[in-house]
Amino acid sequence: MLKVFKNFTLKESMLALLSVLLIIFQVWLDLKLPDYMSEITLLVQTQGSQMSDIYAAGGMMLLCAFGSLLTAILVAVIAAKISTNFGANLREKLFGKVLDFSLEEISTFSTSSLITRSTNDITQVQMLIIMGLQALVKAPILAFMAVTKIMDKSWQWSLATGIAVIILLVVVITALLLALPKFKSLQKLTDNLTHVTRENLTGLRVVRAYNAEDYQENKFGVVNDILTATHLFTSRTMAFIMPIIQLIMSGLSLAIYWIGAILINQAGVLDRITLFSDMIVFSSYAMQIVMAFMMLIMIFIMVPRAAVSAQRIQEVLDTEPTILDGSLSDAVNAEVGTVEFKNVTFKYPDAQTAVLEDVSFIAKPGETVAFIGATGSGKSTLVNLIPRFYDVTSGEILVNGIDVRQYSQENLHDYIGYASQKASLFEGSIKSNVAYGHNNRARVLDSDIVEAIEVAQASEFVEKLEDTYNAPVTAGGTNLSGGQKQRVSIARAIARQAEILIFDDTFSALDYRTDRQLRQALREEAADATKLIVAQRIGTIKDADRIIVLEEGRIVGNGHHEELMANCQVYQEIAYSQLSKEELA
Ligand SMILES: Nc1ncnc2c1ncn2[C@@H]1O[C@H](COP(=O)(O)OP(=O)(O)OP(=O)(O)O)[C@@H](O)[C@H]1O
Repeated sequence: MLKVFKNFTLKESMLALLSVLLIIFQVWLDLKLPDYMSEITLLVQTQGSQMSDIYAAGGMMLLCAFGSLLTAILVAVIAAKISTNFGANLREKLFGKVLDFSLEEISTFSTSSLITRSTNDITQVQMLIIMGLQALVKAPILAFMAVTKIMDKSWQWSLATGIAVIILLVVVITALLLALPKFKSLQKLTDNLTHVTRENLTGLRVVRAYNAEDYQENKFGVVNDILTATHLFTSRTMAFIMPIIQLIMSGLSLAIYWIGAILINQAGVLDRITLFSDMIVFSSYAMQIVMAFMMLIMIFIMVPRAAVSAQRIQEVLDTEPTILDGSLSDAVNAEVGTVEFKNVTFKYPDAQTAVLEDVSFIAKPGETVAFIGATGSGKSTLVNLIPRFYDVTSGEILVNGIDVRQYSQENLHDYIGYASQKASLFEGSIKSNVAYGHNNRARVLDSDIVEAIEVAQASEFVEKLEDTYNAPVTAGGTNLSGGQKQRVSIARAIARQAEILIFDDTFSALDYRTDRQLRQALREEAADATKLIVAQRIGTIKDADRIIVLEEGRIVGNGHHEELMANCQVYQEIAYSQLSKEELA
């Protein structure tokens, strides 16, 4: 857990030190109170005492109490500042780290867990800092200073206090041992809750359409019940502790007064006043000691959960991305835009078998290379290896004649315009989505945006929107239709003016006419780019310079439409299943 606190900045560490000093001062002030109380008790019982002396001692008591209050407020403010800043920094670090992760790390942690780790887990650590700075530091100082104050008083009182503390410890340790495993499991259970909630919200339409509300509710109910039961168990255990602590405190007061009464009875007349004032002072100190232990207990309740949270945060921070940057930037060893696969075999990290096997081909600048094959044959996987969403298991992929692993990722991505199978849009406007990101070589101008939208056959619908190019887009593009989203995502790839354009099954969401027009526009406007197109429809790729047919991760056909119709059985089957012989002729 302590490792996560290494993320404290120097300023936060200095503030923490300041709050420790303030706490020592506050404890000193708190422990001065019983001294003045004892003085007043003595003054009251001593004949001939001056009223002004009592006022003076009372005034000092007030000052101490006021000083303690001010210091406590100051410490609370500092603790809040430290914990808030620390939380903000940690969230930023975590966010930055997750951005560097490849898809492998993200699936190892799971998206839901990464969300909980960046939110709830950080809150747990923040709470520990707030409470810890106030109570964790204060309690031992308070206990130590109070114990030194009462050491030279009667051993009977000390014994009573010692026994009370021992009973307190036994009760608390037993309760903690019972509740600890539950406290530790709370974060994992919160992960599960986020996971089910997220799944439900993202799939809401399907849930509704299939009348699966009850099923989802049950699924949610199960994880929610487990979390509730765990919370209840820990809260009940703690609820049981509090009255016991109260009982111990009251019992200790009673014991101190009882012992005091016996001692006073046995003492001579002169000693009685001293004993009486000692008793008052001792009971105050004893209460402070018990209070200190109570504070520690509160912290001990929070520590296990926060420790698990800190460990979960640190786990993310310690994870090194598997996809690392190469040292080359802007290096070129062949015609810019050339993409070459050399005996590429790829296996997903958690899978047993390879999804792509011994794949080799070359795509030259200006060429359109299409990939077709049955569902699950590995088309998306293949194109996703080019921007290094994953690294090949064996073989190599060359971009501009250089292994993609040698480039810095930023530099590699500068060459690529990518439209994913499932269009991902971001909150903003049509314009901000098309001009999204940057590649160091082309600044996307307004005219480029308009042109890219036109090539993507999106002008018609965009110009009909109230704010046209500035029309708002909600997170995930939920205010656009599937086809509209896909066209905006195609426009985004085109606006990048990259040398390599990758369309991962992006044309399937378009109607046949738009599909044809788009391909025509792309041929004209992006004539020099290498176009890699994953497609389901023969119509989409019929005109491609080269079509690569995949079956179970292997290339079973490589050529243009006519060649494949003549010699590739898999291609023929796909073609005949989609088009009539006349259309194919
Ligand atoms: N993240 C992943 N982890 C493990 N296996 C995966 C992952 N993504 C895809 N696969 C597997 O890899 C194989 C190829 O998937 P891929 O998405 O590349 O196929 P595809 O040809 O694009 O299919 P489709 O036409 O349906 O999009 C499938 O068997 C799939 O189950």
